[in-house]
This record gives sequence, structure tokens and C-alpha cells, in this order.
Amino acid sequence: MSTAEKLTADEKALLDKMISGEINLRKIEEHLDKDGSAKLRRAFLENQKNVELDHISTYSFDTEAVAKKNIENFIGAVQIPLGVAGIIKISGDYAKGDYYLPLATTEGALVASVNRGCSIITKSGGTTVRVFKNMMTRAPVFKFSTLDETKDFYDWVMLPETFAKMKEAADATSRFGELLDVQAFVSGNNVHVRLGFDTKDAMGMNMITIASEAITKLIADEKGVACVSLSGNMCTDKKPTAINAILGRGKTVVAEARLSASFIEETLKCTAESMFDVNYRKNFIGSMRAGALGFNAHAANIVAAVFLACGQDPAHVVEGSLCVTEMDLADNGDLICSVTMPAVEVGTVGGGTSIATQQECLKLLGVAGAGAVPGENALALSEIVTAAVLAGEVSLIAAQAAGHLARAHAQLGR
Ligand SMILES: CC(C)(COP(=O)([O-])OP(=O)([O-])OC[C@H]1O[C@@H](n2cnc3c(N)ncnc32)[C@H](O)[C@@H]1OP(=O)([O-])[O-])[C@@H](O)C(=O)NCCC(=O)NCCSC(=O)C[C@@](C)(O)CC(=O)[O-]
Ligand SMILES: NC(=O)C1=CN([C@@H]2O[C@H](COP(=O)(O)OP(=O)(O)OC[C@H]3O[C@@H](n4cnc5c(N)ncnc54)[C@H](OP(=O)(O)O)[C@@H]3O)[C@@H](O)[C@H]2O)C=CC1
Repeated sequence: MSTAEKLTADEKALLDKMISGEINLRKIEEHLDKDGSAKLRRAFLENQKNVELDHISTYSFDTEAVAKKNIENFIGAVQIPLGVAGIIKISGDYAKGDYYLPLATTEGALVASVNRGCSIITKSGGTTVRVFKNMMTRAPVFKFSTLDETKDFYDWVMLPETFAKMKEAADATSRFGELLDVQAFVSGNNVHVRLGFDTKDAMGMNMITIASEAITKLIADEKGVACVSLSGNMCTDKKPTAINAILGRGKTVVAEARLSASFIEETLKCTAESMFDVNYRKNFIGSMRAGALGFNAHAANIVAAVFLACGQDPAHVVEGSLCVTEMDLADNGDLICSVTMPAVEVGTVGGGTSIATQQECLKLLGVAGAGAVPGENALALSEIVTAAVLAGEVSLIAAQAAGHLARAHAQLGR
């Protein structure tokens, strides 16, 4: 049955007004609640495009909450299959213990692969994970007329007294956010001011954009300089950049595991030497020749799957792909594997984390909501994501070393 056939007489009258252009897609909410508005939009689209929008009408989350803070022109939901990999034993500073990883994907063989990586890592004693840096960034840009004005502003930004004033203005905008660092980058008569914040359990982009605006107001008051754009692209949000790879953004995290040669042969069907060789020629030489920013096999695959499951901003997979995967042979023949993730941008409050299905995945990981100590749940999630990436890298490199890549996808992915 089409959506139009399920409408009441009143709803049909509203649909006629939408079709005639009297009420637009957005304004239908002035007449109906969020679910009703979604139904009318689907009926309108079915009428306009001669399609059936049946499956997207099925969802179980709280529509009022979702349509208020997560989506506009709401029409329903798409479903992404969700699998689980694990257990994986993680020894982080925040994530400690055995974890089942929720992975949302449509790529057959991905969950199997991560599962295999979890299995060998856990058999080998688990992965050690450490967070080296924790700072989300926003970088407004300011323009000047002369180089002397540019230099004067640059010097002022770098003063400790200026940092103190900026911190006072920024920290007043949030109960949780804290300004940690200010760096200025000059280019001709433009100055990009890269502001770094601790955002505690939030990924933090809404929070720090508000805080950064308070800093631009302070700058306007103190220096009479107008901000050209609150984001001048040196932040850098949602674009692949060297600055994020080098200086980090969000959490900079490393996960390491030492895999024994015999487990590699038994579980991964290849040798430590062959994995070392593939990793060197593929992830290092191949990535270097390709001009890549990330030197890895498929970090983005795992970041995307965990992010979709756990309500993270999927566009931040870009930064998640800036991963360096290393594999080194130890004297006793073991393979020491690590992933270095300079920019893991995650939160356990805010954004999509409160949507019911994503909440369940965060609960499965034991990191839903605010940490007992603010920030600790987001830090734990960043360690889990990095451990999951290590599992994916180990398994895929092994599959390529064993010559199993095409076979795996032929069997599981089509
Ligand atoms: C597919 C496997 C795992 C088979 O691997 P296998 O060793 O032949 O399988 P197995 O049947 O002997 O099982 C070994 C373990 O794998 C796991 N496993 C095995 N099957 C399943 C399953 N159905 N469901 C859940 N877990 C599974 C599981 O942990 C199992 O242990 P067990 O549970 O039996 O003790 C392996 O060949 C593999 O990992 N291949 C790589 C696949 C992969 O990583 N794909 C990711 C995407 S590739 C891509 O998109 C990016 C790319 C490739 O273009 C990037 C690039 O340029 O490199
Ligand atoms: N605005 C932008 O330019 C961009 C926005 N986004 C979007 O931003 C959203 C994420 O922004 P984000 O700031 O993380 O989330 P939200 O703005 O959704 O929520 C964060 C707020 O939650 C409150 N909060 C409650 N408990 C805690 C806690 N323990 N730790 C930290 N904060 C807590 C804080 O409020 P308070 O500050 O009042 O104390 C904080 O500012 C996503 O939807 C993403 O897609 C993404 C990129 C850019």
C-alpha cells in the first residue's frame, strides 16, 4: 500500500496543499508532529517521483528528539546491517578488558576479518593502547591590509596574556570545554588561529565552534579585527590534511600487539615474514608512491563501521583514515604490529550518540554517556576504535600475504 493510501482525510488535504506548492516540505511541521510530517513528506515524494518509500518508514527511535537535534526534513531511516566482532582484549588506560565490537557495514567479509584480527590479538595477550594527545581544534581566519598589521596581530595572539583572555572567554561558553592551546599560522596578510580544546566526553565540534566564536568576539573588541570565517580550514574538519596527520586532532592514539609466529601460521594462514613484507611494500612503499596521507590498508573501513554503529559523525572517517600501520619482526620471530591514529574524533555524549540504536552499541562497549570522570568515556572509546583498527589491519594484511583477498570477498561479499 502506498503512503498516500494510508492517509486520513485531513492528511490527504494537507498532501494536496503540498502538491499544489501551498505548503513546502519543511513547513509541514507547522501542521503535524514529527512522525506525521515524515509520513506526509514520504507521501509527497512518492507522488512526485512515482516510487514506494515503504522500508524507510520503519524505525524505533524517539522521533521528536531525533528530528529536533539530528535531522531536518525527516522522512524515515535507512537500516545498515550490524555485526559483532570479538572478543578483543584491550589494555588501555581507559578501556580495560574484553570487548565485543559493534560494526555497521554492508561490506561482506569485513566483520569476519576484524573478528579474525580480534581472535589472534586476544590469543597473543591482547593489545596495549595509549592516548598521546587529546585536543579538538577549530581555526578561524583573519585578514589584514598590511604586513605590519599582520605581524602585530600574530605577535599579540602569541602573548601569554592573550591566551589567558581567550581562555576566559572560551571556557565561559561551556561547563565542560576548556581551551588548551593556541597556534597562529601566517600566509601573506592572513592569519589562521588554530584553537585546541579539551572537549571531555563530547566529540566537541558544536561546543568548540561556540567557544571559538566567543574568542573572535574578544579579538574584535580588543583588536578591532573582524573574523573572515570561523573555520578557515586549518582546523581541519572533515578534509584529509597533513596538519591533522602531523599535529593530531581529537585523540592521537596508538595500539600495539605482539603476535607469535605460530599463532600467525595457525590463525592467519601465512607467516610473520610475509606480513612484514606485505606491510612494507604495500602500506609504506605503495602509500608513499601514491602520495597518501595515511599509510594503512583499510583503517577507514573499521572507523566507518564503528562510527556508524556508535553515533559518531561519519564525515570524521576522513581523519580516521590518517593511520600509520607498522609491522616489525622481533628477534624471536614474533611480529610486532601497531597502528598510530593521529586523529580519532569521538564522543559519548552529543551528536548522534543519544539515538536509541547507537546508545545500545555504546552500552555494549560500556561507554554510553558521560564518564564518571568527565572525558573518560570518550577516551575509552578512542582506545577501542584504535584497537579495532589494529584487528582489521592485521587480518587484511594477512589475507593479502596469504593470497586470500579475492577468495574471501568472493565467498563472503557477493
Ligand atoms: C574472510 C577471512 C576472515 C577468512 O579467513 P580464514 O582464515 O580463511 O577463515 P577461517 O574459516 O579459518 O576462520 C578464521 C577466523 O576468522 C574469523 N571468521 C572467519 N569467517 C568468519 C565469519 N563468517 N564470521 C565471523 N568470523 C569469521 C573467525 O575469527 C575465525 O576463527 P574461529 O571463529 O573459526 O575460531 C580472511 O580471508 C580475511 O580476513 N580476509 C580479508 C577480508 C577483509 O579484510 N576485507 C576488508 C575489506 S577489503 C577493502 O575494502 C579494502 C582494500 C582491500 O581495497 C584495501 C586495500 O587496498 O588493501
Ligand atoms: N558546529 C560545527 O561546526 C560542527 C558540528 N558538527 C556536529 O556537532 C555535533 C557534535 O558536537 P558536540 O559539541 O560534540 O555535541 P553537542 O553539541 O551535541 O553536545 C555537546 C554538549 O554536551 C554537553 N555535555 C554534557 N555532558 C558532557 C560531558 N561529560 N562532556 C562534554 N560535554 C558534555 C556540553 O554542554 P555545555 O557546553 O553546555 O556544557 C557540550 O557542549 C555532531 O552532531 C556533529 O555532526 C560536526 C562538525 C562541525
